[in-house]
Parts: sequence; C-alpha cells; structure tokens
Amino acid sequence: MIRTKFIVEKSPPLKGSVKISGAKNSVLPIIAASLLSSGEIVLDDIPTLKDVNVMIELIKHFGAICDFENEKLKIKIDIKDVEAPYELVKKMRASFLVMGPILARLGHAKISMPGGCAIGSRPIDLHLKGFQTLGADITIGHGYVEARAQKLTGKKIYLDFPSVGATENIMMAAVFADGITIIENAAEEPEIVDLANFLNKMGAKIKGAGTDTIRIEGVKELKGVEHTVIPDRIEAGTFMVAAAMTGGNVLIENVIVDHVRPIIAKLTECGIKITEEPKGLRVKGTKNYKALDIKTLPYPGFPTDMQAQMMAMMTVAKGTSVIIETVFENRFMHVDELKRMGANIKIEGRSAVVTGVDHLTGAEVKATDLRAGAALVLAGLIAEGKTEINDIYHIDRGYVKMEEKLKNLGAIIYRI
Ligand SMILES: CC(=O)N[C@H]1[C@@H](OP(=O)(O)OP(=O)(O)OC[C@H]2O[C@@H](n3ccc(=O)[nH]c3=O)[C@H](O)[C@@H]2O)O[C@H](CO)[C@@H](O)[C@@H]1O
Ligand SMILES: C=C(OP(=O)(O)O)C(=O)O
Repeated sequence: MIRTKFIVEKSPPLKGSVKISGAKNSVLPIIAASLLSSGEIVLDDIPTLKDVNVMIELIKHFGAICDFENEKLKIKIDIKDVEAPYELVKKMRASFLVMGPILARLGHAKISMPGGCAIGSRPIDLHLKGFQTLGADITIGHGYVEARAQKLTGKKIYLDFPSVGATENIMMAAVFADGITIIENAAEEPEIVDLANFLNKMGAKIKGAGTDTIRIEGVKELKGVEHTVIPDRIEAGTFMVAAAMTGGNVLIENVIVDHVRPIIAKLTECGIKITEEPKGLRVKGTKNYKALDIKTLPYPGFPTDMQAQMMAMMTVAKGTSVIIETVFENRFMHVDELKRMGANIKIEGRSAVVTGVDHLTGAEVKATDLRAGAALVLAGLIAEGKTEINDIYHIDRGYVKMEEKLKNLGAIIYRI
C-alpha cells in the first residue's frame, strides 16, 4: 500500500462553492442490488471512491461486466458464483450486502463474515435473522456464512434496532419471495429510499421505504434500468462544518436539503447562518460559535457519520459540549488524535465532554477510520501551524478528492 498523507495548514475562511458527489452509502447497496437483474443497469453520479471500486471488484467476481467512466457505471451480470471470498469482503464491511441479492437470485449464497472495525464490533445477527425468517437455512463455519433456501416466503420481520444494512439486505432478499414481506422497525435513512426507488424502477413492489414499516411484495424478475444516485449527505455535512468552523462563506451544491436537516439544525443552534439558495445551501460561518449537545441517532436523528466532524468543530467552541454516541459502541477513536492537537475532551462511556479551548495546534496524527480522518482534516484547517495526517486511505474510502475540493475553497492542504 502506498503511504500517502495530508498536510493541512491553518487556512483562511473558506470561500466559493463545492459540488457534492453521489452518496457512498447509496451507491454500495445499489451496486449490490444490480445482482438481482440480468438486464443492463446504468448508474449515474457514481463517486470515484475506493469503496465503490471494491464493490465493483466484488460484483465482477460474481460475473458482472462493468464499465465505469465519468461517474457513469454500466453493469451487465450473468451470475457465475455464489461465494464471496474473504480477500474481497475483508476490504469493506458493506460487501456483506451481496448476500441478500445472491440468495434471492440463486437460493444459495456463501459470504465471508465481515469483521469488526475501528468503530465497533458490528455484528450481522439482524441480517441473518431476517434471512432465516424468510425461510433460509443459515450455517456459519470457517469464517463464512452460508444461506440456502428452496424458496423464500414473505413474512413479518421485526428488527430489534433499525439497522441500515439489515434493512437493505432483507429488502433485497425479499424481492422475489412468495407473498408479502413486512420489515418493522426498519431503518429510515435516505439511502434506504434510494435503494427502494432503484428496485421499484427495476420492477420490484416496495412501499413504505423512508418510514419504519416497509412492505415488499415478491415479483418474478427485475429488469435493467438507469438510475442517478442521491447526493452524499455526509460529504455535504462535512463541507458545511468546514465552512462553518473557518468562518467561511460557502455554497454547497448538489445537496438535498431535507437530508441534512439534523445538521442544519445543530449548526444553526450554535450560531452558523445557513440559507437555501436556488443552487444549494449557503453556509456562513463565524469563529465565535457556541458549544452544543449532540446525540447521534438513526435517521432522522443526528447521523453518527457526522459525530467526529462535529466534535472537531466543538473543540474550539465557546463553552462545553456533550456528545453522546448511541449508534456504535466505540466510535471515539478520533478523540486521542484531537487531543494531540490540543483539544480538551473527556470520554465517559458513550459520552464525550468537549471543553472548548482557545485554539488547536498542528501535530502529526493518524486517521483511524473514515470520519475520524475527516475530523482531523477539519481540525487541521483551524489549528496553528501544520497538521500531518497519516493513513488517509481511510478518507479516500468515502470522500472524492477531498483535498482538491477544499483547495478550491482556499484551504491549504496537500497530499504527499
Ligand atoms: C455502507 C453504509 O451504509 N454504512 C452506514 C451504515 O452502516 P451499517 O449498515 O453497518 O450500520 P447499521 O445501521 O447496521 O448499524 C447500527 C448499529 O446496529 C448494530 N447492528 C447492526 C446490524 C446487525 O445485524 N446487528 C447489530 O447489532 C451495529 O453494530 C451498530 O451498532 O449505517 C451506519 C449507521 O447510520 C453508518 O454509520 C454507516 O456509514
Ligand atoms: C461507517 C461508515 O461506513 P462503513 O459502514 O462503510 O464502514 C461511514 O461511512 O462513516
């Protein structure tokens, strides 16, 4: 692996406009869902990300022919395998999303167990409970999960937690099931709606996506379609925070305002001015913003994927913030790195108490995961001197050319 890093220097207030890319967390399940059809799929606004390349590699392993150019991905699949090996699944947890489609299509899937990662142990019990309820036999052994079903039958499935991945995987597994499947306490994230819209265009009969109850009526087959994915609300949120904490004035283009309401609400609460314009959201920052209390929750609550970035912002807020992480049990790996930059943060269980300091100082730090890395970039923009961020391959998983987009806004950042 090539060891690249970001050097970030204290930057002037960010100015200009930035175009948000397609949503990583929509694209990944949608590419997996392409396995459900043998027709041609054309996907638009596909972000050029490491994770997207991993998912493309995975569906190619199953027999897909892919053509990915200029944010357009063409897929044609004649499935030749039911097994996803460890080498491919270990690169990205979202790889496990191929289980539902392969099981639905072939009645048999063998997928390597995804491991935990820096943000938590991340079990897959809810995915498996869903497949079992639909009639699949599940066996686990030698690091693999194997699911087999003569046929899947629609049933009622209650999720103990509104898991995004489990909702998506079960929704995909159920598209060809006999009868009607109802997922209760389903995740309501915009990416679930995007996936349902994509499947419905292909001929699926899914209702209720975006609410806590999703109804899937089984159909016989799905056809090829063209689909444009939604913009990435977390990338949008990250640039909104960058504009806010540098005291900048930035137009965020290609954002669905409803998807970032929880972020707008928090930024507004601490003193940032956000207005809707015909081309996007204008964020006008101030360097004198107030501390905030934040609790991460499933959508429409405050997204856990924005927790680290908001914490970076709160390190220099006026007052003390309490940030509670309820979605993942261990998503505070960025705290020690922010502390290396002078932040005053104390962790108590799932809460972080952040006492605003006068300023941060640049230091050598490392990205421990994707959003932790984004948080360090944000901190670097306001820290005195130079910040050197290692392990930025995590950042490349989920941000398209982050440094170039920031540079266009006047940030001092480069990749070495
Ligand atoms: C590719 C993708 O879309 N990733 C997103 C997705 O991850 P992902 O789909 O993995 O997240 P989930 O919503 O499934 O996980 C939420 C919580 O549920 C737990 N859980 C999940 C499944 C399960 O079978 N059992 C179980 O206990 C997890 O450990 C976690 O504590 O939603 C998360 C929550 O918004 C986001 O942070 C991720 O960016
Ligand atoms: C946690 C994230 O992604 P993943 O679920 O792919 O690890 C994220 O996007 O912040």
